[in-house]
Amino acid sequence: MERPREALWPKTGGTRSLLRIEIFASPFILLLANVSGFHIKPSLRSRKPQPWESDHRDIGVFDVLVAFVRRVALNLDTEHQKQIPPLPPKVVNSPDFSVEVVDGSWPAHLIMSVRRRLRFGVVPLQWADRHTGDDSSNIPLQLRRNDIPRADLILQRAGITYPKHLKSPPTSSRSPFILTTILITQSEQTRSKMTTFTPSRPNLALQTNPAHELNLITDPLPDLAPGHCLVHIRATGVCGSDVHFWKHGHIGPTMVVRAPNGLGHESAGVVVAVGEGVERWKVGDRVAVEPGVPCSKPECQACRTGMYNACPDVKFHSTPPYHGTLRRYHAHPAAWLHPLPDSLSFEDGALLEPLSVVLAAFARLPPMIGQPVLIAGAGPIGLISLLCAEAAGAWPLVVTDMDAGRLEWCKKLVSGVHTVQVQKTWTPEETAEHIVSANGGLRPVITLECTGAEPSIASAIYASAHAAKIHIIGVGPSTQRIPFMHLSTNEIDLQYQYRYRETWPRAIRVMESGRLEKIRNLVTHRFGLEEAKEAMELSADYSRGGIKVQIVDEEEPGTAAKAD
Ligand SMILES: NC(=O)c1ccc[n+]([C@@H]2O[C@H](COP(=O)([O-])OP(=O)(O)OC[C@H]3O[C@@H](n4cnc5c(N)ncnc54)[C@H](O)[C@@H]3O)[C@@H](O)[C@H]2O)c1
Ligand SMILES: OC[C@H](O)C(O)[C@@H](O)CO
Repeated sequence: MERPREALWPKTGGTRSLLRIEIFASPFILLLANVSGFHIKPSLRSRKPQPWESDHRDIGVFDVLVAFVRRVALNLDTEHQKQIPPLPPKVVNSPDFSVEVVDGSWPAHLIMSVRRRLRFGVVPLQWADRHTGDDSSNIPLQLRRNDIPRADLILQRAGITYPKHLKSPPTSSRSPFILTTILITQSEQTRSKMTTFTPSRPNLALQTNPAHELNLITDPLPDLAPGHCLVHIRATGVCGSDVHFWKHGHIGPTMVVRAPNGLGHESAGVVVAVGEGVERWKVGDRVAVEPGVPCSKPECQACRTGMYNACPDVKFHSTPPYHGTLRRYHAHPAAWLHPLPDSLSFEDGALLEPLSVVLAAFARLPPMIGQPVLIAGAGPIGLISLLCAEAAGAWPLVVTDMDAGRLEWCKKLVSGVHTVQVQKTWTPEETAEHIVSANGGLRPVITLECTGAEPSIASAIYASAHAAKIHIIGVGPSTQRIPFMHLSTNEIDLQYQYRYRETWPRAIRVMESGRLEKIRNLVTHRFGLEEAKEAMELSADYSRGGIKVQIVDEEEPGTAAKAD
């Protein structure tokens, strides 16, 4: 009986090199033949070669295997190879790095995988991407051809000039398996070694849960991934959002406590161990923690355009499902730590977070010097806004709150500030009248709205001057009513804020300069880590006079932390 047979044509190249194969139709061989670049056509042994097939030759299983090894595994396809400039085996060889182009594919890939498994310092790019930032330069990478745009970015950060011809490499149309492996290896001398840390005390952490409980738990010491630092958290401020997650179980419709979740994101501390590849920090360094860790992938539009606070994959510590920093030991990517100068205490370092919130608002507001400014809400964010507005030359200043004690704080911080104690019975229009009259008849040109409460936003709108700006930092109910036609006919701009970006360096400079000296007064209460629950309870009850409540922890015995 006649067996089915196949004829193979090369997928590309001239038809004159037509090949015909007389083999049994083994699916495996057909697959190999296909990925090796042959067209497969049914053929019968009895079929006579056509005149145009005169240069045909029969090939067998061995030919397919050879073609497969040459074209797919070794990437030695001659037609294709002609288009690729020869890749030098070593393209960069600095004292710190060598960038090696390991041509070929499967064998090289295999070797790399083995090396990676054996922990010879090769990590997959996908991993490296998530941990990029300042320390990406320290991570040896294995890159595939498709990864080259990303590799370029990482190499730029590493200060390595990337060879031009690799920037737009010819893509393989033939096989998904063809890889160009580029190995970036940090030299042995400079590759930082992971350090270890043996804690002397339990890793206490404060959590809330869907039942609105507070639990001080003991967590295992976190694993220290490459590119991360283990930080002994020395000070953490309680934020309104911590209280909110505890009491209400959510902020808006998306940030919901569905499982036990660690609280706290206003933190500073000292590095007690560094993960592999961390060059920037050493044990004993004092650091402020930026709690939002964006994905940093070049394909992430928010990260690529510098608006990393909008990264959809941001891991914001303390926003579920990511645990917070209100704990003793916290592992954090090195790139998202900031140096805490000697002139700033750990408490100052923890204040950098709420200060960042306010600086992010100011970055989007016009100059304030000589402008009438309204600050709605005299919690920590409102009071820091007040200090910043004073520093920016805004005048006159009026602050609203419902709590008399909090308004007293405004007067203690800034002499001559006007305050309005809002009554629950007032309509927004009535509150607006009180704001304007407290300000000597001047309508605010800029408002920093720090309550998120609907009546407060509405009263700021009614109080505002024509073409004023109202910047809403406060968060509140998911939907709110606004006096739309009043906004429209008065050309008032409403704008909103989602956390911050690029604010820590500025916040550190401002704090160091002493221009916001009075911000330190806002820390009204301090608790030990063991008393973290009490700290939360006090924060939740305004009548107890707390403004910024911080949880502090003693120096780790035996660490090289500098004196606070
Ligand atoms: N957008 C962001 O990225 C961001 C970041 C941090 C904080 N926040 C939010 O900013 C707001 C302020 O933070 P905080 O830590 O100062 O909070 P807070 O709760 O300590 O202070 C809010 C103040 O607003 C006052 N208030 C409430 N309703 C009022 C009303 N109708 N009129 C006048 N005053 C009123 C309260 O008495 C309180 O003193 C909160 O909503 C917080 O969640 C937002
Ligand atoms: O300061 C940062 C804020 O508290 C957070 O955005 C919080 O409101 C939700 O994650």
